[in-house]
Amino acid sequence: MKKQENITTIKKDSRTEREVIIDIRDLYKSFGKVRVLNGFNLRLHKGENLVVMGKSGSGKSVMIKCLIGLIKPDSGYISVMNNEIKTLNRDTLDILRSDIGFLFQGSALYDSMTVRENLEFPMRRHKKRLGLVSDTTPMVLEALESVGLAHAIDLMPAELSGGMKRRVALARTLILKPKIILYDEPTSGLDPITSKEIIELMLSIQAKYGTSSLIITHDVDCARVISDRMILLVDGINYAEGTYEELITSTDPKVEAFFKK
Ligand SMILES: Nc1ncnc2c1ncn2[C@@H]1O[C@H](COP(=O)(O)OP(=O)(O)OP(=O)(O)O)[C@@H](O)[C@H]1O
Repeated sequence: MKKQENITTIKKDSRTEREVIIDIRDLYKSFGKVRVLNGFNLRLHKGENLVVMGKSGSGKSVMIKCLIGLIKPDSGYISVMNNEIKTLNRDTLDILRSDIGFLFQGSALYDSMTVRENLEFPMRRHKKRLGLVSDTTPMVLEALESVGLAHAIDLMPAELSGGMKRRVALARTLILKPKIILYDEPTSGLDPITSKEIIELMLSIQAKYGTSSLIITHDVDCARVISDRMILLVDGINYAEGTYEELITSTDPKVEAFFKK
């Protein structure tokens, strides 16, 4: 079978001349009387690690769900690789989603499947994109090697530590060679050393695959190491934007509040 044509096209940011991968403009979303997003804007450029921080309940997950078409915003413009989300039918949205890797807090492995079977799972779901794959082993091994776990291919999830499980989940997102990776709290629940390993892995994956990443985190150390740029989501808007250094030296009380230990 011929590999499915890529539906993506890229446009340039007129201000910076950098390729825009995700473009969110004037996003509004309320639930009943609660206004969560109140004109939120975000641009993710090619190859960039963009961190979004916001306190609990500020709307980070709602923003991501709008981005991938799981929640309908009240208004606003969202495009991913120049495809406006609200104009896509289900099939096209599905193809686009296969270009996006997800590492979410709840992205658990299937306990009854081996590591290999866990990695093969998305390959079955996205057969059209991959074309005919007669032997999955090289792809599974390549993804596992990228996270340093080729030796764990035949283990069951119960035999893995928390950090190893997170790495296998990351390998599972890599198997489809995504152009974008969305990370939701990639280091939550991990000890500082394992968190550091995951952050280093995220950096090495970006270098190897050239992915663009949107990272939601409360972990200031993670933000410091991983971010090229940061957005602070406060009161439903992109309240502050800049590099880690720019934000950490800000004297704005709402910005300072994020960095207080
Ligand atoms: N489906 C829904 N129906 C009603 N309210 C919702 C729904 N989804 C989210 N909300 C509300 O929207 C607000 C933002 O929630 P969201 O999950 O985006 O926060 P968050 O910034 O991701 O928080 P956390 O850091 O704790 O994960 C919350 O007040 C939440 O209760």
